[in-house]
Amino acid sequence: MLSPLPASVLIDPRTGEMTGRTRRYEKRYSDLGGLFLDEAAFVATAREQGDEIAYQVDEFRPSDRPGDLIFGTSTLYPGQIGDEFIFTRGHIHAVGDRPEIYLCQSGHGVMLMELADGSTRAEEMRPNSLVYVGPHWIHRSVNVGDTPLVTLFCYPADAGQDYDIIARAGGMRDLIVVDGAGGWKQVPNPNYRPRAAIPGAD
Ligand SMILES: O=P(O)(O)OC[C@H]1O[C@](O)(CO)[C@@H](O)[C@@H]1O
Ligand SMILES: [Fe+2]
Repeated sequence: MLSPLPASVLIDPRTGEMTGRTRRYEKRYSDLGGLFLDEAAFVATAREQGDEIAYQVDEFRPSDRPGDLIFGTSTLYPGQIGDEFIFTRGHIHAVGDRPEIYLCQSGHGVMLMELADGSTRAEEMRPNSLVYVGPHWIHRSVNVGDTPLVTLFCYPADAGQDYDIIARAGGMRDLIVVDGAGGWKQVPNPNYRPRAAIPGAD
């Protein structure tokens, strides 16, 4: 099998636009149902802004083969649903031991991470902060600022994504919410069900 050719792309750190990408996909507010604690606030937002893009991903995917790397940018627009800051769906890699790095290009965010046993870490992201998401960590980006949060990501090409691990636990263990003083805080999610208590949980 032929190896992918070397490649280079150009990234706009403010918008996340990656010239030379192999794919772009967009998630609209209407795609994010069931993810936020305040369902009434979500329904109201989706009614008004359902067609608006919540985040978009530009990626460069040379192949899906082990040993290769997928990289790209994610641009998460600012917003709140009730007290919660807007976030990406979040996932664990389908091949669970595959890690990922995120390098913040612009904006202000939090990388919220969680292990299947409920251990949690939240790492703040500012331009040039780099977050290493170790193997087996569920991860979700949260925009806690008022400008787009642009991150550059890179992960093994055979990693894949499992989105269901969050849904099965009623969400992530913690929420990132407004603190009432212009910042953010991390609070427990009242809907979270520890995975050990879920029949068949990993
Ligand atoms: O895949 P999600 O959880 O919707 O979030 C998108 C982000 O995660 C990635 O899938 C990378 O793991 C990127 O495409 C992007 O940073
Ligand atoms: Fe990932």
